[in-house]
Amino acid sequence: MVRHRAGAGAAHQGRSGNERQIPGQARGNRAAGGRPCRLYRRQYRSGDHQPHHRQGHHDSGHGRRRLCHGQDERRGREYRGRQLLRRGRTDRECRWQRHLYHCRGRRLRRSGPRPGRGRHDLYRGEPRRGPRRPADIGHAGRTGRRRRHGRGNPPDGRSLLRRPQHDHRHFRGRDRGIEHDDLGRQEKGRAGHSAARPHQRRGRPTGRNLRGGARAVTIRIGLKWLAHGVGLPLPRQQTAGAAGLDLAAAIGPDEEMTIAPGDYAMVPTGLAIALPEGFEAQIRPRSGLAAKHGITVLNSPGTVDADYRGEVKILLINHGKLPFVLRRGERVAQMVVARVDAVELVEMDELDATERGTGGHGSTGR
Ligand SMILES: O=c1ccn([C@H]2C[C@H](O)[C@@H](COP(=O)(O)OP(=O)(O)OP(=O)(O)O)O2)c(=O)[nH]1
Repeated sequence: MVRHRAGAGAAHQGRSGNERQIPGQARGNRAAGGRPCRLYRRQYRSGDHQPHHRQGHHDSGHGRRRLCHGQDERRGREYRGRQLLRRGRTDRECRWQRHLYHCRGRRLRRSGPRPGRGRHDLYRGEPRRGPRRPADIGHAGRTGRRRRHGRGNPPDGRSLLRRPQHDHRHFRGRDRGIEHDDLGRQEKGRAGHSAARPHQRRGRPTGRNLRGGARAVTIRIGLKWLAHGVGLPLPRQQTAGAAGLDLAAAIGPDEEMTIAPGDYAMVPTGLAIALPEGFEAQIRPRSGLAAKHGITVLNSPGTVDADYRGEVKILLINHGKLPFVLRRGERVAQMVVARVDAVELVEMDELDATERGTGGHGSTGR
């Protein structure tokens, strides 16, 4: 069993024993209300805890302070997120703080510091001022990475920095007048993020976030299946960013439709739609069919008017060299819904002059 002797620790640090709070049996018992803390017993009495100089974390030469978790002063400054806990503390002090944390931490965290216990700045109830740091937000930044990998955390793996009274989310916007989003980030002063864009502030995929699959506006279109279309899949955009809804052939289940080379045919879709006023639906070819089989939409783009309530049909033509055989459910074209503005033609004697003028049909070259 390995135990630290109080006298040796004090000598290494060059301090008097009175100035330091040394974790010992008496201390632990008092802090835990008469019983030694379970964690304290497990870690420091069972023998599985080795002093750091025996773990090879750092040089424990004479006259040097033994710093907890192998941190030296320089690294302690670098990892400011753990500064309160580790920087400049010996392993004894750190052990004592961990002991306090585990034995009484919850009570102190709820009730604030005890009178006269100001030395343990870990337990002060004041929220920290100033901007949030990556360590407070989550697994981000250097400190966050270190926490994920478990380096420097207490032996039970918990991070001592995740304590309510130091968590800014509990105080955000109340006493500092700073707005935070759902992730606790400040709204002001973030490069490339304007506080005036609510869809970004809420972090939800809406209008401009195509990766989230949402569009700026969703147009609701009534759809009615005709008898021969029942059972076909609902036309849909195949990917989040796709423009067109694929339309399938509503041929009978046991039927085939063959379009000979150079021939064209009207392909039923088995559905009728009711577009809202101010919109049209364009029937466009699928580029895959065009590239592989020479199949395209003869009247591309076909126009479905907003007031049309008949079956949507697709006029396919076979520009390929082979007959094209169609079966039920095969996707043969795509429908793109587009806005149509009202147009009013104004007759006039002279049109305004432009650089192009009347030139057209190849006037600029081949
Ligand atoms: O590829 C198409 C093109 C049109 N239509 C339907 C919807 C459209 O509203 C209607 C009329 O189309 P369009 O106005 O292009 O044809 P038109 O030759 O001008 O016919 P109409 O005299 O009926 O307007 O036919 C289709 O189902 N598929």
